[in-house]
Amino acid sequence: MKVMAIREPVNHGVRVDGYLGSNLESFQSMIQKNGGSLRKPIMRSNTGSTLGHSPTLRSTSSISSLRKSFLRSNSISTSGSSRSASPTRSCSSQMGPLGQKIRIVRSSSNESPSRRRQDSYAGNISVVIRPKPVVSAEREPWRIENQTTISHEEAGEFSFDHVFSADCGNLDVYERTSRPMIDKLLEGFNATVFAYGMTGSGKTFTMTGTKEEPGLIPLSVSYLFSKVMEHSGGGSKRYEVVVSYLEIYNEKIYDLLDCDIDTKSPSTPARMFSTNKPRTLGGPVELRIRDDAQYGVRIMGLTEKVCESSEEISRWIETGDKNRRTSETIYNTRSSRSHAVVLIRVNNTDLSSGMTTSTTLSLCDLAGSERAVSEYERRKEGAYINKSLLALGTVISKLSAESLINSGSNVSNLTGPMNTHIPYRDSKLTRLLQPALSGNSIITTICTIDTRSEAANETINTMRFASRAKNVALLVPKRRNICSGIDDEKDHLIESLSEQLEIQQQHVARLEQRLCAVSALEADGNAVTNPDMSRLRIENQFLKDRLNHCEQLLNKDTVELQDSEIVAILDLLPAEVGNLLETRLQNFESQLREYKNYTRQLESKLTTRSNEESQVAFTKSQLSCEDDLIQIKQSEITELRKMLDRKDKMIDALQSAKRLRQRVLQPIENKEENYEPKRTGRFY
Ligand SMILES: Nc1ncnc2c1ncn2[C@@H]1O[C@H](COP(=O)(O)OP(=O)(O)OP(=O)(O)O)[C@@H](O)[C@H]1O
Repeated sequence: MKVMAIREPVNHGVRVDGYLGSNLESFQSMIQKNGGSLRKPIMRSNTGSTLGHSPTLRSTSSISSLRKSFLRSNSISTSGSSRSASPTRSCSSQMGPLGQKIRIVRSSSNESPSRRRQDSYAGNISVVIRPKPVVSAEREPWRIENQTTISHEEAGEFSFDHVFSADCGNLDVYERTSRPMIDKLLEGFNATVFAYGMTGSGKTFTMTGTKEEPGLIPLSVSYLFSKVMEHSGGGSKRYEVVVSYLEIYNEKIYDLLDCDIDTKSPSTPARMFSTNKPRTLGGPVELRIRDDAQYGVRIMGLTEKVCESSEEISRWIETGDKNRRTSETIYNTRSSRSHAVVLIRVNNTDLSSGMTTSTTLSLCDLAGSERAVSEYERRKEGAYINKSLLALGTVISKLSAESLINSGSNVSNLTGPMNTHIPYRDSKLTRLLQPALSGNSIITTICTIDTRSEAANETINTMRFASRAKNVALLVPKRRNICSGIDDEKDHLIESLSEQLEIQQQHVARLEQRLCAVSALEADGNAVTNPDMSRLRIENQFLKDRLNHCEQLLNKDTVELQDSEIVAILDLLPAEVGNLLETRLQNFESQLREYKNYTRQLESKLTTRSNEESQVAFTKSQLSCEDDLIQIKQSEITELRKMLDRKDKMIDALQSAKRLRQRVLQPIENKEENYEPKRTGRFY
């Protein structure tokens, strides 16, 4: 086996001259060069894996208001009425992964300091075109105009972030696409690279490559580990790299690493699935995809392998590659019949604070679109592939349209979907890519094309897809620091409490609305049903009765006393009895005064209410008068209209009578005109 040298170029992390051995030797030498392996391997239990997207997924239904507000506060302003006012942002320009201008957006001062620290990446999906080299005497309809433009003799020009020449190598593609994404990954962003194109156009060649020409996945793994070594060199940080590998075959998700193999062994048998999981008869078990508050989506039960070195991760990926389903098609002797996704999660722990940031690199090799074929199994696979690619196309197209509208209306509305329904649930592929496409990952799309005229239609379709993808705007928040699992729990708790709070607030708002409606009804003169008023009336009556009774008593006593010459008796009575009577009398009088006052108050209240009632009644009667008036007027108008109608008819009748008269009179007049009196001599 030929081992090629690895050297550190000035501009690149790791450059591989020639090929990467079977990748292992090169990786090994690189690791040695960087100071040995990372740590002893830790095998993780299969607790479910995620596509590495931050908790700030805005279009997943299960995301709470808390997360939404967090996302908004991360400078994401939202379009339409549902979007809250965007906080002020400060932007600075930087060069993006593909050399394009991007904005680093800093949060406003009205956010908490921890949130303010979190920068966001604002930019579009990066799109590059990679034509497959063709050996053909035939004239090709496609022409690469320059590094960003490609044209078709009929379809016209298409511009992208980069258009590679057909003779470029995987290393060139990697340097422009995947490598800058890894830099972003280590800065704290999720990163997604996916290859899209018709069958046989070179997706797998680009992503996986060959022994002679390793693709983006092995090159990325190599670079990632070199950077991890570099970063952890100071001893202040610890990195953990975890790999998962899955495929979507016929709309079902399968784990490509769920097998009993010894990755240290050079010969890895394909599809030796482990027996410790329930599975369908004779085949691998289908994995379920679930919404996840923290990660957007989670693939339940997906194997996660903690890897110490790039060689170890490469072995796992090679194993997954062998497990991936391929078949021969017209265009490709080893066509991938599934979408394959390699997930590499980097857990970066700051040893001084104990805080961990988790970011994920998702490398996707999609199955290629193709025309219908005769073989049943291939046709069925093709139908699933086309369906999911169509779903991806629709999602991209909707996101693109929305981004264009947003960018047209307001720069700050650079946030992706809010108003439009994005049909992520139409396929497993779009479900899986949902968090990334919703703005939780920087995305680069490599569109591979076949420039031969026989593939023109498919290639034009790829170009259209690529053009739409290029328009999709992303605003990706940096991943938050988490402090072990406690923060997860806290997040969940806060989330559930926020949801509860939101429900309660909605409940209170509904009750308040009802209360307002009831008060409005009461104020609308509906006094008969006013319990307050009725109560006052009863109370008033009761007090009036008591007052009368007291007055009667007092008068009676007074009269009786006067009648029996009370003054004289009082003089005769002992002073104590006189005083007692006097006090009782005074008490009676003061009670009477109180009752009188209270009655006056009640009466004034009653008068006010009655006035209000009569006011309302008056308004009502006025309204009804007006209604009557309107009705009278309307009937008058109707009457007038009828009269007008009659008059019109009369005029018509008169006119026709006139015409008739004229017709009758005309011959007589004519006769009279022609009539010459006989001149006889008698008259002269
Ligand atoms: N840029 C390239 N340079 C050299 N060979 C290439 C290139 N692109 C593709 N090929 C060759 O073309 C053939 C088909 O490529 P590949 O399997 O990568 O296509 P694909 O797009 O993944 O197809 P499918 O969707 O059917 O899986 C392979 O033999 C591959 O080696």
